[in-house]
Amino acid sequence: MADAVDARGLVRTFDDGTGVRGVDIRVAPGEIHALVGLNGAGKSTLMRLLLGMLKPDRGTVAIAGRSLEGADWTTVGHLVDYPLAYGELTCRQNLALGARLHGVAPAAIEGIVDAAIEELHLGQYAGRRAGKLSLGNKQRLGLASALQHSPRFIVLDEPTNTLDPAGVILLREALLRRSDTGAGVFVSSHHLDEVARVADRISVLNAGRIIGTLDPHGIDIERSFFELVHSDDVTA
Ligand SMILES: Nc1ncnc2c1ncn2[C@@H]1O[C@H](COP(=O)(O)OP(=O)(O)OP(=O)(O)O)[C@@H](O)[C@H]1O
Repeated sequence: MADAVDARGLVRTFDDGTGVRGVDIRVAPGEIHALVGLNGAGKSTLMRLLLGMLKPDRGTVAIAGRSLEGADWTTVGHLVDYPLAYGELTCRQNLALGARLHGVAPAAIEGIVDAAIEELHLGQYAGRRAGKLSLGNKQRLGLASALQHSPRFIVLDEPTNTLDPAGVILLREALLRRSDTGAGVFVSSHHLDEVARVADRISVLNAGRIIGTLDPHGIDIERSFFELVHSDDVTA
């Protein structure tokens, strides 16, 4: 089976010289692959390149074996930058719209939306306008929308931002459920302990390059992270 994503030689630099500077990334079906790095390392840029939100200067991206132009976007779920929700629509209406945009058959939408509301514990907010939600609940809504259509490739940029501890656990369980059924997950985070709980593989991005991996079962993952980054900075 083709990788959920297979990106090779990705380069995208900005005027100030920062960006992504030659990255290979693969996410296998059923794998949770985490990306960690300091602020400005290029994590969001890499995720945007994988999703075709940004054009690379060089390199290729294949989703489930198909180029970005030919990819089946109904099988992709993502939350990058900020949760996309229409403030005037309720949670339920936003989710129904998201499901439609992801190609869910009309007859299946109500059931899928109910399940998404249940999974992210959004029940008491289902009828509330998205514009009136707290930041954390808006994030839950964005995650529900990214995950509800059972995508085979999931990209989440710092998804635990603004989530409370209960939301972090709900997200963890949701991602493990998706990977158990064969979805490939690519997720960035600053929370090394949280990442270590779910990830099969952790890649470290520094100054736009992958400089190594961390063992999710390692004893002092934070220390290993800083050692890797420091030695890369010194070499550079
Ligand atoms: N559209 C853009 N135009 C110019 N520079 C950009 C653009 N997008 C990102 N950058 C720059 O690229 C670098 C990497 O940014 P990016 O947002 O990818 O980092 P990050 O690892 O996601 O950081 P953080 O952890 O703070 O979210 C930064 O120096 C940023 O200013």
